Amino acid sequence: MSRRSFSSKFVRIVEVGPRDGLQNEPIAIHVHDRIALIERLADAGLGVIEAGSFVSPKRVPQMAGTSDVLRGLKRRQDTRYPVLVPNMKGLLTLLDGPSLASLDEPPLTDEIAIFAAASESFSKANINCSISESLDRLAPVAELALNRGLRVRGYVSTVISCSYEGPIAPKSVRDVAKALVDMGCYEVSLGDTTGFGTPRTMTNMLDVVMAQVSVDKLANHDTYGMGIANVLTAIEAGIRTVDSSVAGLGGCPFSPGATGNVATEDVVHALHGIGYSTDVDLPALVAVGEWISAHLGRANESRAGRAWASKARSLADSSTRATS
Ligand SMILES: CC(C)(COP(=O)([O-])OP(=O)([O-])OC[C@H]1O[C@@H](n2cnc3c(N)ncnc32)[C@H](O)[C@@H]1OP(=O)([O-])[O-])[C@@H](O)C(=O)NCCC(=O)NCCSC(=O)C[C@@](C)(O)CC(=O)[O-]
Repeated sequence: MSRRSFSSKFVRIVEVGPRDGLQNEPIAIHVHDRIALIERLADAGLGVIEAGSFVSPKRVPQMAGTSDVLRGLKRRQDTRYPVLVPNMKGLLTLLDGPSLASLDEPPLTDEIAIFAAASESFSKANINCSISESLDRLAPVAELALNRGLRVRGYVSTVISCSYEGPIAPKSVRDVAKALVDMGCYEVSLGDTTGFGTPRTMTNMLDVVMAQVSVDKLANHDTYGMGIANVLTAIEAGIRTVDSSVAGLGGCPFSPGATGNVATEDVVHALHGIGYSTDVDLPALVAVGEWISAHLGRANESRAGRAWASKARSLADSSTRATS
């Protein structure tokens, strides 16, 4: 039986911190540190880690050097490292990567994520084209990627609301999600980019989308605020893949006010607490969240991460006192 069936108690986490997280940091972090973050996350049990993106470095300088990140990674056999690709130029850059060393080398990664939006204004702000232009642009990208043996994942942004347009009609989300599945995406991640979603608006949207797109092809990608409540709503609706970001890093630079992501530590803590498994070692993940937050000089936005770290420090202090 598939691990993702409705009754499954396994939830697959897609860790987006090294991409969605770092793309929103005020300064770009070094390729070595991006690699260290990805490798630490893999060691903590995350089986799918978005490693970067092949977008315009003028628009998102933080993601420049993604080829170097992919080349430098010590890969684990049990981990996948998808990258975001916006257009044919991005895909060709990815596919050309290995030819620098040898034509016989496999592509730098075996999975890409293509992305579109349910809001016209956000589409224009994010990728400089309308929704229908973006779908026309993505179809040959998906086709070539599939022909080259890559897995293709899709994203729909602004599934609940848009910073520019306000509420988004669920049928717009449904149409874009269906178009991405028809292009060959094995899964489409529904992104509440602004974080305005609540369990009620999430349920309304899912009802409409799930009437056309089967639940085993959907994932939940939530920005902030009501993140955990919305994740649990999606799990109740049968979704078994959740996108989240270590320490709550990130958001989208082209969605004003989208200041963070639901934290992976919070998602794992909540899911384990209600009887789901994720393969993630929570204390190890908490340590990664503390490390990257300190490294970036920012607060750790994960409530569970802060609480677990603080408890571990108190226990260590009391055992030091007891032995001294
Ligand atoms: C989509 C484009 C590329 C279109 O950008 P454009 O300006 O429409 O493209 P263009 O074809 O007119 O080219 C303009 C320049 O960009 C270059 N260019 C063109 N394509 C590429 C490429 N792939 N890689 C590198 N360079 C590229 C191209 O070569 C040219 O360079 P110039 O001649 O001016 O020197 C641009 O608007 C862009 O990069 N936007 C940034 C999109 C982005 O990364 N957004 C954040 C990620 S999405 C997100 O976070 C949401 C998500 C997925 O997490 C889900 C959710 O939470 O909602």
